[in-house]
Amino acid sequence: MTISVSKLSKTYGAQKAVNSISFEIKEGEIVGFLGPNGAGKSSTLKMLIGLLPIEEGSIEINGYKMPEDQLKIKAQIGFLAEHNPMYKDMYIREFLEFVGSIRKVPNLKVRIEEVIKITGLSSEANKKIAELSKGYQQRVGIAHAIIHNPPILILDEPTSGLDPNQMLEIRNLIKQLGQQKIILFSSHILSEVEAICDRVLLINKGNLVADTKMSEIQAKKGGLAKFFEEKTKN
Ligand SMILES: Nc1ncnc2c1ncn2[C@@H]1O[C@H](COP(=O)(O)OP(=O)(O)OP(=O)(O)O)[C@@H](O)[C@H]1O
Repeated sequence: MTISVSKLSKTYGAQKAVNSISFEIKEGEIVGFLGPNGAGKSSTLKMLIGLLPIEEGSIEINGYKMPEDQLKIKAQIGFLAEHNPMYKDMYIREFLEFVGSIRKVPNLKVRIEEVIKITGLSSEANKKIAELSKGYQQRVGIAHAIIHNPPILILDEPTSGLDPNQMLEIRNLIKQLGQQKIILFSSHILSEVEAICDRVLLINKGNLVADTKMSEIQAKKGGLAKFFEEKTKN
């Protein structure tokens, strides 16, 4: 399983939001996608999941190409949006049944119980989504993202707005899922990226300014915070 992005670009009007970025991610990696506000992270992630058309460059996932093989690519990816849209009046199982049937997941009832267990939702499983804390709602978002058991998980700001305990729990869940899946996630929380990631992709003003192993960053004085500051000061 490999994600290959080559010379990917996106322009809005006169603004180059993503400027010819290239990277590869291989099986077993948890990769943090970082950058200041407006750097081009969401635009890149949206192109990866087929929500935004590619303007220039290419995206290949396990040999499948965007946009020709979009349906096959979509089957390989689970996505958690930053403002996770959910039907909050639904019960958890009802919601997972709804999204799983859209994905045509085989043995859906069994899979629903599996994802409830994996995401640590068992104790809350009989509640409506609206009745859950933000952290548990985020778990439902992750359960939704993995219902079809995709080998790749893309998470946009998965812990934003969570309290420190919930953040830690979601962080542990991401780490656990990363044992079997490629995970690419964007975050503004550097301590979290430092705790979870094997590697960092850093984007600034649409340009990829670093693609560096976390162990290398941590060996430098000032760690990720200093690294981020230096790479994004222009
Ligand atoms: N639909 C759009 N029309 C015009 N400009 C856009 C559009 N979407 C994004 N942009 C601009 O493109 C640039 C990159 O935006 P993008 O949302 O990809 O950045 P980001 O790194 O995800 O930012 P944030 O961390 O704030 O979410 C920004 O300057 C943004 O204003």
